[in-house]
Amino acid sequence: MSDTPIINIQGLSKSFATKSGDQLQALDDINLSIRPRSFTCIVGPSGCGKSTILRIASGLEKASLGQVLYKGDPVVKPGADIGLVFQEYSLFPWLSVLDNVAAGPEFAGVDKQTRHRDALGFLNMVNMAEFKDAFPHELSGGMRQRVAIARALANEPDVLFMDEPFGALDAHTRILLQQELLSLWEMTHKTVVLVTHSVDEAVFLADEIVIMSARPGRIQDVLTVDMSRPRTRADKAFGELSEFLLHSLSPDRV
Ligand SMILES: Nc1ncnc2c1ncn2[C@@H]1O[C@H](COP(=O)(O)OP(=O)(O)OP(=O)(O)O)[C@@H](O)[C@H]1O
Repeated sequence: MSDTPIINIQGLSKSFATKSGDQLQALDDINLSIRPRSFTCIVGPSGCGKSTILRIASGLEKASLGQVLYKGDPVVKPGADIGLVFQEYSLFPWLSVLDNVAAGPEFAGVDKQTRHRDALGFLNMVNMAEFKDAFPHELSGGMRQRVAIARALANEPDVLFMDEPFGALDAHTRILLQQELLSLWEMTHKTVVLVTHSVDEAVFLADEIVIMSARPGRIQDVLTVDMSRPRTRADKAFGELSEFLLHSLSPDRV
């Protein structure tokens, strides 16, 4: 894997104005390098700014201080290089599954035949091709999230930002989708940055785990996960790393 970062977060701080006129500091001096094709998970207590990092790094939100570089250039607005998958299935309810996946390419001017053919290919990758004519309300949560992933991939991004993508799913579906995501990642060579509340999910998925501390969000630690894949939850090393992370995230730690 190349060591030249694809994403470089430099001195990133973010404050929001509150209704009472005060400033709420969400992020304080975040510095982070993401290697191409790596799988990074960000964990931390609720409200520590995990989503805000993804929103700024994808150009949806502005930094108060510092910057995010994508392949050396500052990110200033959302672009096709970075695909987004959020917890709430952001599908268009009025479009079929196929047209949802083809929506980005349609916006980019790709002709109907090509975008439908490509969309079907991405639906195949997430095992959803047979539901191509269904509408979002006809799908389970896990199925909708598979479509959301296919839709993000259809824009052919280099990077996928995923914000609690499996947070709303039952435990069994969640584990299934984690395995599918890993296969996709191995197949497509995307760089993935995934925010999760789940220590177990981070240990199962990540090459690197970024541990954040409570607001204002700071990076407390970055761990390299030195376990081969596929990882088994019953392994001693899996349990030990999970324990370590839980301890690191414990509010009574300090
Ligand atoms: N647009 C906004 N306006 C005002 N405050 C905001 C805004 N977006 C986020 N915040 C605040 O910034 C802090 C960080 O929010 P963020 O959603 O990034 O945290 P998080 O770590 O992703 O939380 P969670 O794990 O609960 O999803 C929170 O205190 C939140 O209330």
